[in-house]
Amino acid sequence: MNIGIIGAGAIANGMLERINHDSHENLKISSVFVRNEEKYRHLENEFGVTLYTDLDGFLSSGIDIVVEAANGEVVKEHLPEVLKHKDAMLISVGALADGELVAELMQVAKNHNHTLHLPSGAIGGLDLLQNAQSHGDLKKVMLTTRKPAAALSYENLESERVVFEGRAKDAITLYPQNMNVAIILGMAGMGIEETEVMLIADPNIEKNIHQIEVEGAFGRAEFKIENQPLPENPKTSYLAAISILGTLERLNRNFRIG
Ligand SMILES: NC(=O)C1=CN([C@@H]2O[C@H](COP(=O)(O)OP(=O)(O)OC[C@H]3O[C@@H](n4cnc5c(N)ncnc54)[C@H](OP(=O)(O)O)[C@@H]3O)[C@@H](O)[C@H]2O)C=CC1
Ligand SMILES: O=C([O-])CC(=O)C(=O)O
Repeated sequence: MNIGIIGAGAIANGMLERINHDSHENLKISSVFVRNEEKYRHLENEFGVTLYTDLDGFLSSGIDIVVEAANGEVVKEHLPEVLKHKDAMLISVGALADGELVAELMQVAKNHNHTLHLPSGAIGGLDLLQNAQSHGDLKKVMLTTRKPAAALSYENLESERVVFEGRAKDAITLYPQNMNVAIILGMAGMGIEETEVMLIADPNIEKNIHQIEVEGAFGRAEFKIENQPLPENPKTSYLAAISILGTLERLNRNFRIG
């Protein structure tokens, strides 16, 4: 499968390493859409990709699917056009806190018979959440995220501090680069208005830790994910990058788990 990526930062680099550098048997990244060609020119030699700054050229470059790994603004600006031409996968799911954008993307995908894939990013357990909500009887979903203080721009904290407590919908507005997980959790479960979030800046940790508590008619569940950050961008967890890889690998299987 030929992949086109939008963005060339920490997640895109993680994918280029694991797919192109390590010569994945079924996947190849052939095209990368950037806004600054000179900054990323080195990727052409390093990973054998072609850079594009015009969306039309990128979309007609022989790719089978587009992976967004840039930011929420890019999702708003480019995904409606992308979905007219290709299936797509996006990791900046925080953009989907905007209900009008979701409605637009769903309509375009339906009209053009394309699929929008949303990997689980830096968390897990979304199969359980969707199953528990299939009959509409989830009662509570709570996310507690703990990140290194510096990753949340609290450089001089001496002890941990709760920097946000409230709804997923508001968490992503205040922390667009750190709370994508809250939005995918909301979408999989009770919705972004009902999903509770606490964000803690902790000067004594190096990992990005997400704890999820779920209660419903099924019983209760708890997950804790202790994520290694990506060196290029410590706000972002390694799992977020490989959640795209895992989702891509599962696309062409004839059986589905979960
Ligand atoms: N769903 C989840 O669980 C998670 C989601 N994320 C989200 O994933 C996204 C990518 O993260 P990460 O790789 O760490 O981010 P980085 O900041 O490392 O990289 C972002 C890249 O996007 C590029 N970019 C920005 N604007 C545009 C544009 N208009 N056109 C083309 N490229 C553009 C940047 O280019 P330039 O150098 O020109 O600025 C840069 O190459 C972020 O939105 C992040 O919040 C992150 C972690 C977990
Ligand atoms: O990578 C992570 O651990 C989570 C993150 O930044 C996000 O959800 O935006």
